[in-house]
Amino acid sequence: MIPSGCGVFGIIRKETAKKIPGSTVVRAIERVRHRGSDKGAGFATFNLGEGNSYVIKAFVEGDPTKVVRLLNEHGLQVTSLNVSYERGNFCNCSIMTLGDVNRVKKAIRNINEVLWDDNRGKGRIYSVGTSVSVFKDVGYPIDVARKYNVDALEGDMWLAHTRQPTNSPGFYPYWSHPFSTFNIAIVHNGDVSSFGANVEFLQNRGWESFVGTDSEVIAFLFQELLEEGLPIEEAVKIILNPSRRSSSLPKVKDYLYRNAKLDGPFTAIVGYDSGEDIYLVGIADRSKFRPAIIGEDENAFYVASEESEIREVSAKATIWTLKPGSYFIASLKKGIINKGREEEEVLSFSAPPIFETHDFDIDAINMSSEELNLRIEETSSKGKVVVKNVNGQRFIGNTLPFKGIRGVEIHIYGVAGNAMANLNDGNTFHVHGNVQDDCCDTMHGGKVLIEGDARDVLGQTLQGGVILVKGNAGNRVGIQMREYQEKRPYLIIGGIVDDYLGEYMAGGVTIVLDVKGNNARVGNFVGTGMVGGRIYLRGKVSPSKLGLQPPRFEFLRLLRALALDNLISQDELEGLSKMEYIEAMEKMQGKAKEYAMRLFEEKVGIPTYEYRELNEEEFKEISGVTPEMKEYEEFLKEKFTVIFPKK
Ligand SMILES: NC(=O)CC[C@H](N)C(=O)O
Repeated sequence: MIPSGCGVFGIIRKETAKKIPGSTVVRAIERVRHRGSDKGAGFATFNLGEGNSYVIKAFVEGDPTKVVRLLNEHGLQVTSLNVSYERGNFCNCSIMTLGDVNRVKKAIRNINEVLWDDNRGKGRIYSVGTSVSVFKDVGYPIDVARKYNVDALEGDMWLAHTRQPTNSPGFYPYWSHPFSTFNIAIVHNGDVSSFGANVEFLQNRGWESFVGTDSEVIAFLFQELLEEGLPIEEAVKIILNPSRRSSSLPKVKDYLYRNAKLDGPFTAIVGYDSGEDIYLVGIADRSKFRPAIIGEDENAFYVASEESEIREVSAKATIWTLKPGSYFIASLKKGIINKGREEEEVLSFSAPPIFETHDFDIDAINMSSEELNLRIEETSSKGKVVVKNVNGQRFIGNTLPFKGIRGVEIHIYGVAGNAMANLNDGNTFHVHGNVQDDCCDTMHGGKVLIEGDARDVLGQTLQGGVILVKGNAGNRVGIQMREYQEKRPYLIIGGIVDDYLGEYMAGGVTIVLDVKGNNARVGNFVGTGMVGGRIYLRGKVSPSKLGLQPPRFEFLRLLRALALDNLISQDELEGLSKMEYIEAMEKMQGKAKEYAMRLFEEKVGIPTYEYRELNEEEFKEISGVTPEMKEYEEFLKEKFTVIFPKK
């Protein structure tokens, strides 16, 4: 239930800005301490064009001079060795070497193999570089930062990580993030389900040793593709493995690099120093199973797991999110290279939240989630509770239903953290800012009014009450909504939404108005598997977005096969090929339809739709949901794409 997982953070300065102090990065990642554990954390800093000797850092069990010997054997000159003993004979070494780039790269790979296989104790070189430096250990970010005095360091770019291990244990530091090879470092939240295929790809290219944390392969994959001479953006497109619907890769490349693609849930941040420039890359898996927030202010670009990390260090940053299967790239010299969304969409995100207010009951600055919830409970007898400076605190108001507390108005100024107003029953939440993931889940009644944006999985299994988001909402919004007898929930979005809106919906009403656009902008797979309820999208929305439709090329392939088998005529083939999938399916008959149904529709319900104005009853119902709907009345008079399950 706890939407946890690792916490990631990345920041790159703008060329005109000063270097970024480590203290900023430590504050940001500590904001999402709850996403990690004491099982590992780390930082990577990049400083373009710094130093002409390599600093090699290694964890070594046993005699540390064996690393020096191995380096010498590879023709690399060692100028200094620094050893700090950690526990028993496990040590952390820092070694200065001189040598040619290619020789260093090759040497590290070979040495890691030997160190990892040494039956006298394992060892791992975890950081190499002139400009990249990794600091990692077992512990929370703050512990690692203290140990290496990260606060006092500076960088052009930083990555940070707090780890909740899912893959390798967490009691040795070589399992912690960031993972780095030479001039690349990565941090990752998620699981690499494609690990086996990825390892095979790497083994074919001479990579033999892996520490066992799945995330490590992401660093190696990037290095391998970049070494082949692919431009960074090209490498990203391969590794990202977007769905075939949206992939822009040529077929040959797609096949050639099939084992270099990542699968599974992931948000990863990659730092790369090309020698001429440094790059910050954020990638999100095609189903967007992990959060990914992008930020920009006058000094820097940010990638983070939660908005709270960015707000901790930049209250006024412009913030947007990655779409499923998209990526963000910025570099020190070029600035933004890809925003991960079209400019118009980026612009549709809400302005920074309001954190301050004069009349307040609770100042939540630096308050834990537990304390904030206790204070809200205590203050609730006033009937109205105003909280300011909220930044990422979780589970806000979730204890109220258990205590039987109803009819309270809770005002939140700032960024409400994950899982606000879950199970709400009869209270009103008014957020003067944004809410993060998993808010209003299993709400039974009451009202939640959000002035800004909501992120992913808003209103899951919503079964009563009203949610009104004036800004945008994210991915998998309003999934599994339901209604029972006279209890009908309403979810109204003033802005845009991403994929899987209303997936497995069983009741209730969802409306997307996109007041800044011409037609409601929604992602793919709207109403997939829907069995009840209604979704209203303002304007004419392409029916290709409804349900889990087969990609176009697959449908056309089926039509051609049906024609070959004489189940449809040549004329029908031509006609049907020009239609949207939903229309074509409606037109088809007999055996042809039967085949198509079996192939594409029997497992996942694809809903149907009408394009029309609201009828009188609907208008009355929807405009009367809450007094705030007054603001939208003009929009409600327009035409809508109304989506409902097939009878
Ligand atoms: N919680 C996570 O995101 C885990 C990341 C990665 N699979 C690890 O074990 O380190």
